[in-house]
Amino acid sequence: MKLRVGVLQLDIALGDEKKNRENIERWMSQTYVPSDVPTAIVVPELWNTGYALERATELADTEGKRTAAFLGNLAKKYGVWFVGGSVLVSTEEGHTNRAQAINPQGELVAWYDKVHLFRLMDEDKYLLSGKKDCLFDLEGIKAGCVICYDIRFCEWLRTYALRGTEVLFVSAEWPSSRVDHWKTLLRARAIENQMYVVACNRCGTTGNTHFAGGSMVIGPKGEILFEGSEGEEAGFVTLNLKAVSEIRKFITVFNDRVPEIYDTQTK
Ligand SMILES: O=C(O)CCC(=O)C(=O)O
Repeated sequence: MKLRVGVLQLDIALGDEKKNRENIERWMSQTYVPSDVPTAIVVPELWNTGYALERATELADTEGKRTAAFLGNLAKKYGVWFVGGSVLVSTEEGHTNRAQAINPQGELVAWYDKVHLFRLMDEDKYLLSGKKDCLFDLEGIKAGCVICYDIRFCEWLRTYALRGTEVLFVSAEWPSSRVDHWKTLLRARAIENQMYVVACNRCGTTGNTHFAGGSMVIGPKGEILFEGSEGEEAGFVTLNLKAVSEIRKFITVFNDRVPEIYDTQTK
């Protein structure tokens, strides 16, 4: 089974959804989509508004419907999946940072509210954290998605791997000042969980914060298949899912875990 993945590493205009949509449309108009391999496109975290969290009431998308319709139309037009790429959403309980998975028929297949809120960006003041993971079937491939700061929590991503995830999608707004953490953590998550990691970061500057770009596609043995530069760009890689089952058979970490001991050490 093969999957072509594309990371759209884009800049984000703060609070300007129209401009950010036009940018995605422009990049998609230049995207080649093969007919023999399914394609999944990832866009950055909070791509519609950036971190304009103090304007959440004005800017948030009600239940993510506006975004699902926008990405759904693009998915149908180009025959691709959109995975991740979170937006600011309003729900009955409050605001969340939500990623969506949309299939080439334009249907919303799954969604994920960021579980680990990032205090340095005041997410805990404005947002509610998600309460569940996001695993879904992508053309027969076990896929999952998380958002940015979530990658620091190896125990969270381990639960994805234990449930069979083969390709993990990550959307982020990760600053340049910690880009070495970004690259190291993504690679570690791929190696320890023996899965593909497809990670899209934003680039550009908002206020005093510069964002690193450096989007990554990493194989299940930790091999770097794509590494973005600092500016806007689209990177494409074709993944061969056989690599996941092969490494899982060769180094049998999932059979060799001893969880009953781990539990006793934390009590
Ligand atoms: O963990 C980090 O250093 C960056 C996280 C982040 O920027 C975010 O979750 O938005």
